[in-house]
Amino acid sequence: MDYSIGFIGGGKMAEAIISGIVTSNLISQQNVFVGEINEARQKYLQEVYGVNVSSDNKWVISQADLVILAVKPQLMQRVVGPLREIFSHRLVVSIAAGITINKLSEMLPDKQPIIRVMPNTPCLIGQGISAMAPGETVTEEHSAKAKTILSSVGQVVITEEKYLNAVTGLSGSGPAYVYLIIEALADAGVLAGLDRHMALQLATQTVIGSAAMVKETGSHPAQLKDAVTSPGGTTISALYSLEKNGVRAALIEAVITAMNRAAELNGE
Ligand SMILES: NC(=O)C1=CN([C@@H]2O[C@H](COP(=O)(O)OP(=O)(O)OC[C@H]3O[C@@H](n4cnc5c(N)ncnc54)[C@H](O)[C@@H]3O)[C@@H](O)[C@H]2O)C=CC1
Ligand SMILES: O=C(O)[C@@H]1CCC=N1
Repeated sequence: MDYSIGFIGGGKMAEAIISGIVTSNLISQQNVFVGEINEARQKYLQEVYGVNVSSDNKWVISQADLVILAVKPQLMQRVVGPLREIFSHRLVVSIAAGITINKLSEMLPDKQPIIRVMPNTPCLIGQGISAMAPGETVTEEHSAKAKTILSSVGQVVITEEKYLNAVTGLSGSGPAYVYLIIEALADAGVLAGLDRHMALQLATQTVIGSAAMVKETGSHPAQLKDAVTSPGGTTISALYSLEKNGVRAALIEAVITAMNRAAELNGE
């Protein structure tokens, strides 16, 4: 692609996107500019991805056609406020949890095109999923550009902004829930006498294989679950234990709690 991209904040989520776009050759390294204040982080991003890194956010924006805001939500106002005049016509993409397009518009010049996106860290290996919600002054061309970038690091869904906090609770934070489940499954294997390495391999591939079954067969998860569950067998006794311990409700509550927390972040 013949355009340049800037990141304000070069942390974990920015890295996941940078890695994806550089690996997929969508945008060459010399056209990626990262504004980052932490020196160790600057060095790391330069060495690992060969991108341009600077502590001067104004310079980064001036070099970019499209700017991704990737600092913590709580810092957004403080970081973006002083950069207000530099953005000019550029498309601004915010990946911050909770911060609304309305709130971002107050920080930016009038009619600034803004797209709010919720990605997740598997973008690092091209297996992410991002939901994007375009603001009012965003053109078809802007949306297409953002979608191309996000598609280079995983799947993309387009939705209304009112759903982005729900997306945050589900797929934005979701990888952490899955890692917790993988870790717990492996711990159970270790408790039952398996060695750690093998237990982790069994747990990880079980999650990968099961997710791929849902995706590739198109069957409802309940139908796939039933196929594992023999009458009077092992699985049904485990499922009974999971239901007794409220795992289903715990996961539902986790997503809703994260969604509500995203809404709170807009006011902090
Ligand atoms: N980590 C995740 O899984 C996801 C994070 N997000 C969003 O991405 C954003 C970044 O999150 P993470 O990457 O996890 O956080 P992080 O803490 O790893 O990255 C933020 C980076 O911004 C840098 N920074 C702070 N002040 C700065 C300034 N004035 N100028 C330039 N750089 C500055 C920090 O040094 C840090 O490297 C957040 O708004 C978060 O809500 C969205 C989806 C998933
Ligand atoms: O924990 C957070 O606030 C960020 C947003 C989604 C995933 N990580």
